[in-house]
Amino acid sequence: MNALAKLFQGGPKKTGTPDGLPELTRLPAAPETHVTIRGLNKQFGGVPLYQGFDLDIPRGKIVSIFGPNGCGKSTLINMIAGLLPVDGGEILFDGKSLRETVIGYVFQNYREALLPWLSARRNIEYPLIRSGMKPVQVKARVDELVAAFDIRFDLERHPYEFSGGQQQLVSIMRALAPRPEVLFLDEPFSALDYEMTLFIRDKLQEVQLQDRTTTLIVSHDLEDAVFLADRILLLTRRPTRVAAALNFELARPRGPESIADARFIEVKSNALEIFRRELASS
Ligand SMILES: Nc1ncnc2c1ncn2[C@@H]1O[C@H](COP(=O)(O)OP(=O)(O)OP(=O)(O)O)[C@@H](O)[C@H]1O
Repeated sequence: MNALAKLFQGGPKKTGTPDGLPELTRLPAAPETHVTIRGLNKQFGGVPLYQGFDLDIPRGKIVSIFGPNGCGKSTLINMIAGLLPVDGGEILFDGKSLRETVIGYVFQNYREALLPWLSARRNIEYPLIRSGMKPVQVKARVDELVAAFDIRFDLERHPYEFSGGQQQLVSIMRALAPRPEVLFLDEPFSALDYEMTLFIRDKLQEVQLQDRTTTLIVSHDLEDAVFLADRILLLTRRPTRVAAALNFELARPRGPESIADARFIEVKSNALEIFRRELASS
């Protein structure tokens, strides 16, 4: 089953108290934690990638994940999002399992992420219809997203008729449509031009400011990683650990001028130093 099919499998999500879940036995979660990861293990071909990995992801914040090539950034969010099985450990969302949690996922490769036989509007509606939402509510939610993202192109057209940036926008709107508790973005800007990246960054911030969705974003680009983040997680080489978690509290919305702000420059340079030290030590 491919990642897209996995994301939409299972129909309406269950809600209620989790049953049969093991109690957390390791570190207690920090206050305001939304996602708690304890004792995560993952290996590929017998080589460990994550070994007893613990992490607390704060509620309502944007957390960027940055680290050396191949350290397991995508693997981490794919395990949290349930697209990849874990070998061991526990991941809970406010104490609930993934099955009881609404998530949204934005793939790096938007061309394979959208369903090509559906119009853009139908793509955005897809998770809402699968969750059993009534047509009138589905329309209202899509109209709300169209307004929030200031969409001026015709959503009745099919994805292949759009530019890459427009397709990625549709993909983000689809991920946000069911009002996810946690939003995952894997390198969402890597295939976009700079103008589109700026536009999507702005809109994502506006929507996140309003909805306060816990957001995890994987980035290859340190400037991107810092720009959007409330917290930057710097990962080590494998077996992967968190080398440092840097908070970045610059007010939002952040615009192009934020890149020249002394606090931005300081956090970026701290992150770079930790990253370089990490590379040198391995
Ligand atoms: N399905 C798989 N089978 C075997 N090895 C895998 C698989 N998926 C990932 N890996 C390996 O696990 C490691 C981590 O991969 P992952 O894509 O998560 O890293 P990343 O930090 O996101 O990489 P990049 O910076 O290149 O995007 C890599 O060495 C990769 O080759």
